[in-house]
Amino acid sequence: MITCSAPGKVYLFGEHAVVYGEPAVCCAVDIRTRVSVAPADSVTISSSLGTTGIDFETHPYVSAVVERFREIISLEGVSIRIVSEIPVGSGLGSSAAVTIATIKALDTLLGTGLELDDIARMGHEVEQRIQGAASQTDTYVCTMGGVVMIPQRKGLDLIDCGIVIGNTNIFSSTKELVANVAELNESFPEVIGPVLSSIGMMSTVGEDLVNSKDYVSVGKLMNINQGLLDAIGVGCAELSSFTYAARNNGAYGAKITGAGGGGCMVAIAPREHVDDVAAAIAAAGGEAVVTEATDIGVREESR
Ligand SMILES: Nc1ncnc2c1ncn2[C@@H]1O[C@H](COP(=O)(O)OP(=O)(O)OP(=O)(O)O)[C@@H](O)[C@H]1O
Ligand SMILES: C[C@@](O)(CCO)CC(=O)[O-]
Ligand SMILES: [Mg+2]
Repeated sequence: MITCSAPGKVYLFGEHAVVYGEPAVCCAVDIRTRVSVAPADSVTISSSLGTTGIDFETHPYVSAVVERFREIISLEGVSIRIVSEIPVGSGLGSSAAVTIATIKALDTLLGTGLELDDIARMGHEVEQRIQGAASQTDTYVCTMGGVVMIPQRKGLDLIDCGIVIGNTNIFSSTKELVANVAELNESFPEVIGPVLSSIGMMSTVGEDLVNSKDYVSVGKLMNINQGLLDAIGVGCAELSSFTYAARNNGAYGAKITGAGGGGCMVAIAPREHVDDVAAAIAAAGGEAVVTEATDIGVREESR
């Protein structure tokens, strides 16, 4: 049996706008999905969502990965078991992590010799197939780890402060949220276009601030980015309440991460304040997790 893992991620800036070609800055976090594979006569996929064969209802991403491998190598059966610390449908890149960890595990089992760039590319193709429109961000950062700027694929300095995640525990489908933004953009292109460009500008301005570890300024930009995400309709009352709770309790800045509409928000904070920020999010009704950035992307854990 071979086990591979891949990290989740938070966006410092740029989700949604990145689907329209704007830049984004995304950071891998130390919360992982583990996928174990073993030879078998038929395909079995088992996770917290259930046990299935190839099944595009329950396991669309993993099923698409298996089909993709069948295009390059003979693959009759395989047993795939998923254990994840990343909440499903939460803005932390659960779909990218399960996709990338499955690709790496199958590559290792089948000896297809994929390089990291190939894994990221295949992961992006799978996200595009299942999600409709998908940027390369989640699959790239989850493959490489660290902090990356997209579309340049440029590595920035690892975030060296506390990261607190607040989960609304409201399931959100990235596919639906991306489609909602597309609809709003079609209805009001003159209004939404400039908002998306302004979101992109956060990354352009934020890049040097991340590299110089100026987290006070990064936090201010995250707060502006949050206002613009609200403007394009991907916020909700709980996400707003948790971001204010975080900001009022020592965070540098706080915003939605990922698709929004539910799911999670992220705050960056001095390490000495992370417990206060987490307690404030919990008091506002959220599930708070204190984490850190990680430069460990997809990797083999055991065989
Ligand atoms: N542990 C898991 N086991 C099996 N499938 C999973 C798992 N985690 C995520 N998935 C798949 O990913 C889907 C959720 O992906 P989606 O892109 O909507 O949310 P997300 O990736 O958590 O958030 P975001 O894309 O905003 O970061 C689930 O419906 C499921 O198909
Ligand atoms: C909402 C979005 O920008 C981020 C989802 O984590 C979608 C994407 O980039 O594919
Ligand atoms: Mg996703």
